Amino acid sequence: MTDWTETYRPTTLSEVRGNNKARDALREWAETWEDHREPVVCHGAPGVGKTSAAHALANDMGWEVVELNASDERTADAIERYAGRASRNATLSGSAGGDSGGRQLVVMDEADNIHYQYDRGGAQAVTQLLKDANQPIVLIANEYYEMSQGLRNAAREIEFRDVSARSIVPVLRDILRKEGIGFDEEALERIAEANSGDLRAAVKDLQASAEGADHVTLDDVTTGSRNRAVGLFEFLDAVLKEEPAREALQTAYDVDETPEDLLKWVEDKVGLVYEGEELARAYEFLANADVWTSRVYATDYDYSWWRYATDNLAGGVAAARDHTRGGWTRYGGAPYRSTRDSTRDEVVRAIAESGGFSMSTARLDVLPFLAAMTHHCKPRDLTVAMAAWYDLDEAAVSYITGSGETTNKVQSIVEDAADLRADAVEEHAGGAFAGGQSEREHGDGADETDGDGDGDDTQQTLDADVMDRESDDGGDESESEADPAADDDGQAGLSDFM
Ligand SMILES: Nc1ncnc2c1ncn2[C@@H]1O[C@H](COP(=O)(O)OP(=O)(O)OP(=O)(O)O)[C@@H](O)[C@H]1O
Repeated sequence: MTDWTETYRPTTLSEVRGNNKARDALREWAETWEDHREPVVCHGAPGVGKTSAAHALANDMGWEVVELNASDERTADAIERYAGRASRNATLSGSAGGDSGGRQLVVMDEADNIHYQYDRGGAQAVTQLLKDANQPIVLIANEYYEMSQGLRNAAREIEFRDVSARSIVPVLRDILRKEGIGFDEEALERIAEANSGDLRAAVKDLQASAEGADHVTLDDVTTGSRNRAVGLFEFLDAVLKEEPAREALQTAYDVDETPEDLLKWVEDKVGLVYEGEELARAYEFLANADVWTSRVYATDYDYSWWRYATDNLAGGVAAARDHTRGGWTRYGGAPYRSTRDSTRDEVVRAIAESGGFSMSTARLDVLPFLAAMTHHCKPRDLTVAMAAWYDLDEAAVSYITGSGETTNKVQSIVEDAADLRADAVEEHAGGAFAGGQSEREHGDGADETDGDGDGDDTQQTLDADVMDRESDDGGDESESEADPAADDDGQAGLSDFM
C-alpha cells in the first residue's frame, strides 16, 4: 500500500490547506524573488505543510527542487554548490526559456539544526552565503528561535500555524473520494480532532483507519493510536525538564528519529540542563542506552533492542532529574558527536580505501590500532607518516590521536605530511612517505619493500616502524618542548599501548 502522505501531497499551492496566509506570502515571495533575492524561512510545528508548500510552489513556478538537509551536510559547502556563484552561471546559461525557466528552488530542511560550530567559516559564512545566494532558498524549521539571530535577520519569515481540525477534514474527505472509499463525516471529524494541528499525522491515521475498508465509520477510527509528531526540541524539553519518566518515554516514541539519534541529542544536551548528581545519574542511563543500541549491531540488526535504549535515554534520563524545570533553553544545533561521527566516517573510508579493507575492518581493527600507535601524536614521525599515507587533515589527525585539532602539534604534523606527499609525488617512488623515518633503524622486514613505486613500501615501512616501537619510543622530546599542548604526552610510549 502506498503512503498516502506522499501520494496526496498537494501539487500546486492552491491545494495547500490550512495555512492560507502563509501560502499567499510564500507565493508573493517567489513571484518577486528577482527583485529582493532574499531567502525565506518557513517555520512551524511538524506536519503542518511547510515542505509540501515549498514543493507545490516550485511546481507552480516551474522550478526544479534541490533538497538539502541542514544537519547532514556541511551547510556552507552545500549552499555554495547549489546557490553560490558557480551555480548561477550554470543555471543562467541554461535558462534561455523565460523568467522562471532553469531556476532551482533550494529547500533546506532542519534549518534550526544548522551546525555552525564545525562548518566552514561558521554562522557568519552561512548567513553571508544565504544573503548572496543566486537561487531562491526556502529554509524549513520547527523552532524559529533555535536559528541564529543573523540567520533570522537574513531571511524573510513565514510562520505556518497548526492546521485546525476544520481545515483537516476537507483534506481527508478529498483523499477518500480519490480512493473511492465511502465515509461517515463524524469519522473524519474524530481523526481531525485527535491530531490537532498535525495534518500529516491525520493523513496517516486516516490511512490506518481505512485500510481494507470500503466505508470508514466512527468504529474504524482508532483515536489516540498515535499522537501528533513531536519535534526534537519538544522531546528534549519533555525528557530534560518537564515530564515524568512514563510520559517522557511516550513522547520519545512520537519523535521521528531513531533511538541512536535521540541518544546523541540527549547526550549532547543534558549538560545544558542537569547538574551535579542528577547529571551523573543521567549519564548512567545514557551509557546503558549506548549498550543497547550497540547490541542491535552485535545481533545482526535485531532492532528489538532499541526498546531498551529508548527506555533508558528517555524514561531513565527523565527519572534521573531532581525536579521539573520551566523556562526556555537554547539547545543549539545538532549534537557534537554527529560531526565527530562524520570525521570518523571519513577517516574510516580513507583507511579502508588505501588499505583495501572493508569499512568494518577499518573501523573495528585498524582505527583503534592507529589510535593506540599515535596517541597524542607520539611518536611524531610515525604520526606524520600516517597522516601522509592516509592523506589526513587536521580534524582526522586530531580524531585519531586525541590531540586538539587546532594545536601547533597537529597542524605542523599535517604540514609535514603534505611535504612528504609532495616528495613522494616528485620522486614517483615508493618509500618516500617514510622520509620522516628514514633515519630510524628498521627492524626485520623493513627492507622487504618491493620498490615498485605504488606506495606499498610506505606501508611496509610503517609496519616495520611500528614493530620497532616496542623498544624505541623516546625520539620526540623536541616536539614536546615546542608544543605547550604536549604536557599530557609523557605517558605516550608505545609499549603502553601494546
Ligand atoms: N491539501 C494539503 N495541504 C497540505 N498538506 C497536505 C494536503 N493534503 C495532504 N497533505 C499532507 O500533509 C502532510 C504535510 O506534511 P509536510 O511534510 O508538508 O509538513 P511539514 O510542515 O513540512 O513537516 P516537517 O516539519 O515535519 O517537515 C503531507 O504529508 C501531505 O501529503
